[in-house]
Amino acid sequence: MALVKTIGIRKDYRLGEATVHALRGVNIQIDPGEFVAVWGPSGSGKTTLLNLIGAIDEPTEGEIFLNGRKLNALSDNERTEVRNRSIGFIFQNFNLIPVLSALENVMLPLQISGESYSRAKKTAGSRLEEVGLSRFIHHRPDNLSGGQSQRVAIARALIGTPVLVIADEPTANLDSETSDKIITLMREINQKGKTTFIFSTHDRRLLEHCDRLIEISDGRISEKEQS
Ligand SMILES: Nc1ncnc2c1ncn2[C@@H]1O[C@H](COP(=O)(O)OP(=O)(O)OP(=O)(O)O)[C@@H](O)[C@H]1O
Repeated sequence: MALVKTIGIRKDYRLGEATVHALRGVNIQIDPGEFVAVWGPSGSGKTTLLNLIGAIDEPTEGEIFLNGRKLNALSDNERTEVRNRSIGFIFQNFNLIPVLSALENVMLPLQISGESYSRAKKTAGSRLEEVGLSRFIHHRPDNLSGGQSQRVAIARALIGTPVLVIADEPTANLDSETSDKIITLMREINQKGKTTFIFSTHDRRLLEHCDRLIEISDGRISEKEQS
């Protein structure tokens, strides 16, 4: 069964008197364990698509299934639960909490879902070790480089053992060498744990790392298999 399936999704935004057609009938399917890039120019609909798959927003039309469960049919509370239990998010601005250490940032989702302090600390420590940051667990975000901050965000995204990680332009604020390292790290995690990743980018160089490319242009997609 597909992990993600969208059927004819359309998303319109109202902008004053105008309507922006951000997605114009998108059908995609992503299987468990895939490492998929969504590539397209600025304004093509990448963030809109990822927000719909991540149950952050709802489509104007069409259906979205995650693990066979129809997201449109869920209440707000149920959608929040799906997000918390099944999906890890990585953002271009890292979205770390500045007053918390790396360790505390990674622990937070577990603590919110009721895990004890000591278990959350242990799990977060292991995740930070996996992303190569054992020596930096007590650093706050303003004492970390961009690449290190994104590693913390990756550790945080993985903390609840999600089935799907959604990364919206995870390398947009990183130099090209660091971008390569971040995508390589995500790829290693994908291959080791079979976690499914979808990441968006407008950087063509990063496409060589993915299994499959979903190309989006003006709210429509044309898929291209990577060799
Ligand atoms: N909240 C909103 N209200 C109105 N229009 C929006 C909103 N969000 C996105 N749009 C518009 O929808 C279209 C798709 O935007 P989206 O952010 O999904 O594209 P993107 O490919 O992620 O772009 P970028 O690479 O610049 O982030 C654009 O025309 C954008 O201006």
